[in-house]
Amino acid sequence: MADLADLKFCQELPKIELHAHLNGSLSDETLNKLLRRGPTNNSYASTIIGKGERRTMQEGFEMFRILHEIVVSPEIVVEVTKDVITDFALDQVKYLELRSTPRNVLSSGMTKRSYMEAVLTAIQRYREENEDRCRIDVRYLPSIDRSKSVEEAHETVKLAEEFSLSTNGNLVVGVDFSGNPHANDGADYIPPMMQARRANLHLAVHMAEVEGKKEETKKLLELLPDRIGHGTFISNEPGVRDVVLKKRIPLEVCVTSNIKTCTVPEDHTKHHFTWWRQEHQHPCIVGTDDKGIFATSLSNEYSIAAGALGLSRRETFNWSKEAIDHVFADIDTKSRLRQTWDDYWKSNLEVDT
Ligand SMILES: CNc1ncnc2c1ncn2[C@@H]1O[C@H](COP(=O)(O)O)[C@@H](O)[C@H]1O
Ligand SMILES: [Zn+2]
Repeated sequence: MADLADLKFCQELPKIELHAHLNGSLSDETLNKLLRRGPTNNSYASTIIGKGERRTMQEGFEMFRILHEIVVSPEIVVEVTKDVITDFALDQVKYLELRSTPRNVLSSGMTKRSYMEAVLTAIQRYREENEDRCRIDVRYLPSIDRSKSVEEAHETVKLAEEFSLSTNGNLVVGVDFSGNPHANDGADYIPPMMQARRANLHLAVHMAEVEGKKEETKKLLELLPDRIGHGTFISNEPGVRDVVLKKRIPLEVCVTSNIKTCTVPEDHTKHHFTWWRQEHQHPCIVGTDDKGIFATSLSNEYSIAAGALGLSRRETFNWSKEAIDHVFADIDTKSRLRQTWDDYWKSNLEVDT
């Protein structure tokens, strides 16, 4: 049918990206540029999972370790952040929430604070340099890495709070909870996340990304996060899924990421989001997770997700617009975004329908 949302349509569609980890999002070009400057690290070739390839979750996390050996100074953080924002803007992303774990790197003297400053500098610089073209609104969600200590999580939240205040709540709008889902007990990180809540920061929480985390998921849900990352194994657990359904907590859906880390079947129509959306009209937001590592783009993820549901162009447009309801930015930003979608509709789609 001519009306189906194919890849070309999804590439032109205005989109919202709410689930992107900075270091997992580096393009091939950005990585090559960085590697040409220093001694070649051969293991870099293993930081991309190509089409049709899959890895275990542990192998996937080894790739982040390699990337973290390349992104080691505030200058590099500024550069890669600007590159990643540019990539998303060129893919017609109009609003981006970028998440990233602030890190201390002894060799360069980078601290969690200077890391976060670097991300914010990049966002501001991108904005200044691209005032009239490629309009994209960017926000930063500092990440808590569950493979690190709870004490580090507290430090990250404290800094998030401080930067949220110093940027008038306009740039740091929430906190992300992520990291290797097999590491530690996620429930131990509830106190720092509660602290973030008290500081008026939103919460996006990875949970149930791997099987066998029912108890942990139950506890994390008591936080009533604003959005759930993946939630892959929630639909199989009645006690847990009912909370999510009842509270209508949106799920961030990253199909290629899940397939390539072997947590869902390769058949897109069997991905858990089809159950949430088709059976329960539950809010699901399409995201990339790590577009560099998983060799994908937000357009590609939309065409996969729309294809799995057999959505028309109009339905896909409505789905991408729906994501505006779940951004962590203020109502003025939401209104502006809705206007962008309405303008796009008038000039590109109205005549088709
Ligand atoms: C595949 N699914 C996933 N599940 C959980 N956490 C993930 C992830 N993908 C990425 N991260 C988290 O993001 C970090 C890389 O970006 P930043 O250095 O923070 O910018 C990883 O080290 C991990 O903590
Ligand atoms: Zn993620």
